[in-house]
Amino acid sequence: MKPVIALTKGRLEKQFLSYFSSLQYDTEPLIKKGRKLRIETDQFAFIFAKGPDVTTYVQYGIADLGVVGGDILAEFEPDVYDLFPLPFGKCRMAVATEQGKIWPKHKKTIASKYTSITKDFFKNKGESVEIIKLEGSVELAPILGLADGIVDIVETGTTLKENGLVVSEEFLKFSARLIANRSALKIKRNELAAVIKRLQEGQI
Ligand SMILES: Nc1ncnc2c1ncn2[C@@H]1O[C@H](COP(=O)(O)OP(=O)(O)OP(=O)(O)O)[C@@H](O)[C@H]1O
Ligand SMILES: O=P(O)(O)OC[C@H]1O[C@H](OP(=O)(O)OP(=O)(O)O)[C@H](O)[C@@H]1O
Repeated sequence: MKPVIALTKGRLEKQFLSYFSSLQYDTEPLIKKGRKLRIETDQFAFIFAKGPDVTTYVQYGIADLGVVGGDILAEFEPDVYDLFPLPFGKCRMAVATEQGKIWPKHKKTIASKYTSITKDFFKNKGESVEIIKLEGSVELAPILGLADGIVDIVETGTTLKENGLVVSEEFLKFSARLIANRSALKIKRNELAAVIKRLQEGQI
C-alpha cells in the first residue's frame, strides 16, 4: 500500500507542492488535479481537505501523514504525532484592534476563528473576555463594532493595515507541520521512513 498523505487545501497545498517538487518528487499529477480530492502518484496517495479535517483523517488512520498549520494543532490539539516543522506557512498569532482604540477596562469582546487559543491567552493574562467565533474575514469585526479586537493570523500585516487595524500583541509563531498517525508510524515504519527523512532533510 502506498503511503497516504493528507494535505491542507489552498495556501499550504501550493507551498507544499513547491517544496515537494524541490525534493525531486513528481508533483505533476497534483498540479493538474482540477477539483479532484484524491490523487495518486507513482509513490503516494494524496487527499485534500481543510486543516482541521486533515488532522481528523490522520488521527483516524485514513491518512498516514498530514501537512497542517501549527495553528490548527494548537487550537484543536488532535491526537496525532507532531513530527517536525516544514519550511513554509510561516505566520504569527496576534491580538489586533483599530488604530487608537482604547480597550474597555473590564470585559473585552474578542472575535476569532481560534476560540481555544484566544481563551487560553486571556486566561493566562488574567483578563476577562467574551469570545465571538467567526469563520473568516475576522478583521471586519472591530470595524463593524462586533468586537473590541481580534485574535488572528498575521503574516505580512497587509490585511490588518488595509482594514485600519494594528497589532497590539503578538504571542505565538507557527509554520506548517508534518504530522503522522501514531500507529502508522510503527506499523508502516519502512514505507514511511524515506519520505519523512526527505521532508526533514530538505530543510537543511
Ligand atoms: N496569511 C497567512 N500566511 C501564512 N500562513 C497562513 C496565512 N493564513 C493562513 N495560514 C496558514 O495556512 C493554513 C490554511 O489557511 P487557509 O487560509 O488556506 O485556509 P482556511 O483558514 O481554512 O481559509 P479558507 O476558508 O479561506 O480556505 C492555516 O491553518 C495557517 O497555518
Ligand atoms: O498578514 P497577511 O499577510 O495579510 O495575512 C493575514 C490574513 O491571512 C489569513 O486570512 P485568509 O486569507 O486565510 O482569509 P480568511 O479571513 O478567510 O481566514 C488571516 O486570517 C488574515 O486575515
